[in-house]
Amino acid sequence: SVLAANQLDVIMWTRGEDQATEINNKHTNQRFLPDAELSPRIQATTDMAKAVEGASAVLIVAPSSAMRSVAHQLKAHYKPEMLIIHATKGFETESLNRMSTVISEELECEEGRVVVLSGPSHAEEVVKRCPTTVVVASLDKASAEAAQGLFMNAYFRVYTNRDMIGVELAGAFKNIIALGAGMSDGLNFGDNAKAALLTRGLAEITRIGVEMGANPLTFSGLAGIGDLVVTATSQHSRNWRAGSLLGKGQKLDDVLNSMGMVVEGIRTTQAAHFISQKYGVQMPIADQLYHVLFQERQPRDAVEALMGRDPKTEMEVMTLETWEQWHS
Ligand SMILES: NC(=O)C1=CN([C@@H]2O[C@H](COP(=O)(O)OP(=O)(O)OC[C@H]3O[C@@H](n4cnc5c(N)ncnc54)[C@H](O)[C@@H]3O)[C@@H](O)[C@H]2O)C=CC1
Ligand SMILES: O=C(CO)COP(=O)(O)O
Repeated sequence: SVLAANQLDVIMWTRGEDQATEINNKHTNQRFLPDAELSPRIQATTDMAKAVEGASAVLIVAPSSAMRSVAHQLKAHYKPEMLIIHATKGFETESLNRMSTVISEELECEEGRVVVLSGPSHAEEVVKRCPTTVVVASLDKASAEAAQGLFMNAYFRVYTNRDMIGVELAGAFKNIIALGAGMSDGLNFGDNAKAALLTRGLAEITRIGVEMGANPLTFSGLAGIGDLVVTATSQHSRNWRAGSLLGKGQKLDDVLNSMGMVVEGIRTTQAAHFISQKYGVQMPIADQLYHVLFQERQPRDAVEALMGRDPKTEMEVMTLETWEQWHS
């Protein structure tokens, strides 16, 4: 919708013929974005070749679980001059790879050809042209600036960031904390508990992010605290909603069936469990969520375990100076 508002012709690839017909004829997408009016500049097709033929830019926003298969299908139509942008927030759970790695592997292109777009941006509000700010990051400055030029407009402000790793990691990991915040709300634990989860959650995802090569400051930016706040507090957030239902005592399968849309934080919690072991970095909140989601621990017991941890100092995160030394 943002690209169409910028007078660009947009062709969406969908898997369902009915969905393509609805978008083309009624300019709506009731199943995924109810009540939104889409621009007639947005056309849809189930034929990926038609969707990307002659495209100067391709935006991939498949759920993380489908990213490899979608990128694999794109390979047959990919041209090196295409700008590849993705807005998916998650990991490949088998390899623990970031999305840009999965895409570049499948397209057999340099990771620098890929741009990530992230930040606090629920689709329900963007489509209504509510003021929104996001960040685009790439290893290649010119690619990030090209993406910025495509999306930027009066209601959609786009910043660039050099730290692609940090932007991807922050966007993925914040969903775990948003799930936890929802769970806390579902348990009626109040505002103190939620503030604690967001703050210590940010410390936790920054700690692992830095170990994986991210700039700690990225976690204070739009992809970090910005997206964490929106995902942990917005009525639109699927991760918050799923967490809240779990906190109220619903079973994971029932929650997922009732959502009907992807809840990335579930798979990301699973990935974080292995990432934390791989890097030898403690992720206490993610670890407790892992037990609740996959090992039937009661949410109340998880909170008790978090509150009963050994006494700690608050600031353990690497400083920007150390990060720069480490990367030089
Ligand atoms: N909805 C939002 O406001 C935002 C979503 N995101 C991210 O975008 C990604 C996608 O989320 P949504 O579009 O919201 O999810 P959704 O559940 O609303 O839609 C997912 C879409 O992917 C399609 N899909 C599912 N499996 C597929 C497969 N195997 N192959 C091809 N297509 C498949 C579905 O048919 C559907 O059209 C997630 O990583 C999410 O974190 C990022 C920013 C905002
Ligand atoms: O990342 C998002 C908004 O920026 C979407 O969050 P949810 O998947 O929780 O709705």
